[in-house]
Amino acid sequence: MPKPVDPARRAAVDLLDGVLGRKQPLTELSGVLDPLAPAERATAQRLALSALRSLDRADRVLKPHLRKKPVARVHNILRLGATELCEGGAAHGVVDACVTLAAEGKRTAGAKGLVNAVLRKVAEDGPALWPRLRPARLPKWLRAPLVEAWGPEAVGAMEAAHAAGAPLDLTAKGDPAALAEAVGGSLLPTGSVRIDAGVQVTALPGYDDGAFWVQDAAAALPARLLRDVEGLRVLDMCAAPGGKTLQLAAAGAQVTAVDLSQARLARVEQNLARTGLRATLIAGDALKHAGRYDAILLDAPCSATGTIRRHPDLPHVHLGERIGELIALQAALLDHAVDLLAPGGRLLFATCSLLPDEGECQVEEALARHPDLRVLPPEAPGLDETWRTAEGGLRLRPEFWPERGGMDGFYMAVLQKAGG
Ligand SMILES: C[S@@+](CC[C@H](N)C(=O)[O-])C[C@H]1O[C@@H](n2cnc3c(N)ncnc32)[C@H](O)[C@@H]1O
Repeated sequence: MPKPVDPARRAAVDLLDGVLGRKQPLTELSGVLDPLAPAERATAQRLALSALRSLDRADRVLKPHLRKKPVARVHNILRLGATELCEGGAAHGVVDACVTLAAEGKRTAGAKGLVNAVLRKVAEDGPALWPRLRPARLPKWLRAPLVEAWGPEAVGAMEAAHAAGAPLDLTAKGDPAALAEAVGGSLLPTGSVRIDAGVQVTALPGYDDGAFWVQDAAAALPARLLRDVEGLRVLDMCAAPGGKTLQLAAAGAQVTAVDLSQARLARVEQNLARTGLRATLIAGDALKHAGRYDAILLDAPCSATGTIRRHPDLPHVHLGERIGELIALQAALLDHAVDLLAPGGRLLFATCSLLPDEGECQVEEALARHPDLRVLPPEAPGLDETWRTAEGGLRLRPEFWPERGGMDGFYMAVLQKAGG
């Protein structure tokens, strides 16, 4: 009788095939996980994410044992196995599971002997070599502009932060110190609560009552920088999945949340229902939205290069060709936001990008196009002076706060329209 295949490992290799072979982002591959039980799903995700984060290192550990490049699926089985072995997986179990997985496929069955032999060798020499290998380099389309903007040393530190992954941050609906105590997390200087990434969020105390939501510490800052929004009409222009909508609603604003994607907006609705917060939701193009608002939060669609710690698939699927389009959309959304803003109103522009073209340059250019706009200095608890930029915004990068476990890359600036 053939041994049963571990469904989590099979799904993890399916995910690698999708990302590395078909260049599909993991968000488009959720169908692979749907048939799995929750625990298997979590394992498949964890295995695929660590293999993607360590792809370069796995390839370097495998190389001496491969005479030629194997077919793509065999290569991905080997990468998955090598990563597991080098990160402390039990040799016998990992090798066995990978051989069984190879044996089930028509195109991979012939390579089961190879998988067995190579992974046995990796089990012997890989774990000692692993910590000495440098973290995966970003692809050229991204590395070159980042080196130009931040220098080679900073980019090396970003790559180390990407390889390390990310902890889990929560935003409290109420008192963050009380939340930190309830979930056994640590309170960060900016008010987010940090816990271990391995924790099952839905099992945390307060989840069902909507006492918090998951949001990176950097992503939680834009809504805080809008300062006191109680009673104000606030537009969240690109709102889904809704972390910032929830913050604005929790701060007492009358929020209108717009997003182009009906499906993503459904997640805002679920999040509002769980937390008992209210906002008016509108599915549609923010460029066509009309109205007058006291404050606007524009968290614009972008390359998302600040989130590679959490989305290690991104450098493999994104080839940089859409960035010009995104930059034009960000500028159009910024211009429209200025039109919708009441005199004296505040506009928060943010992107989770590491590229100045999607951050600092957007604000510099918006100030040149709109003489009635000025930059307000960002103010919120816990801001570090070194995060401030020349044009008056905040630049956050994944290698910041290394002793605390880093943060997502982000850019944000507060603009104010004249008058009022
Ligand atoms: C960076 S995400 C927003 C994240 C969100 N602010 C949060 O904190 O959860 C960008 C969003 O912009 C939306 N989007 C893209 N183009 C848009 C447009 N023209 N009008 C409205 N929303 C748009 C996307 O569907 C996506 O949900």
